[in-house]
Amino acid sequence: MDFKYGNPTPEIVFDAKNLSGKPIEKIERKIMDLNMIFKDKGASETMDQNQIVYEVDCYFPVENDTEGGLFFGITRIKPGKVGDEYFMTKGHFHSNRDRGEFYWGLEGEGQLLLMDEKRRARTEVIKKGSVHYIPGYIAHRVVNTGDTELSFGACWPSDAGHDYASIEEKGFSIRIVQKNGEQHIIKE
Ligand SMILES: O=P(O)(O)OC[C@H]1O[C@H](O)[C@H](O)[C@@H](O)[C@@H]1O
Ligand SMILES: [Fe+2]
Repeated sequence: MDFKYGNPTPEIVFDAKNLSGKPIEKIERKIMDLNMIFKDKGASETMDQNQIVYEVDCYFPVENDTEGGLFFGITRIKPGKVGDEYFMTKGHFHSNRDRGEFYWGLEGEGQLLLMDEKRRARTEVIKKGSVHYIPGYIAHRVVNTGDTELSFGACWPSDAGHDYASIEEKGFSIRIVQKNGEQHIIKE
């Protein structure tokens, strides 16, 4: 039996914000990477293109696309807005559509947007202690509606893959914006 992946976890530590240790890969998403997802393109173009919107610490214990494997991550979304729309993740369907995922809230507060392939959407409040099962065939995006950093954990199958293209083309059918200091859901 191959125990290659049997015991690496003691090298890894996580808290409410970070995943650290030798095998952790860090991903940064800046305004320049996200211009296409926000409604107000004019507003995003005038912002500092190097401003970080969110960071992901990932633990990939097996190769991408391994059947039966799992990946683990912590995402931190900064507080902020592009125009009146809150900072959010790119959002994606899984390339292998039937693959599910868990998200759980660690710190801060926001909304998890969920949308099926018929573009029917709903939201769940994500905050410290919340647990979210995202079934297969459901696109998912997290929006930081608070004025502090929002962090959440995630665990997903290593053969799920990310389909960003569908979201870049058509977006989600709902957006979360701030109006008169309050969050509002708007339909596209
Ligand atoms: O991939 P995004 O839509 O930008 O979301 C950011 C990240 O959030 C979670 O950690 C997911 O499980 C990751 O797979 C994803 O990469
Ligand atoms: Fe996912």
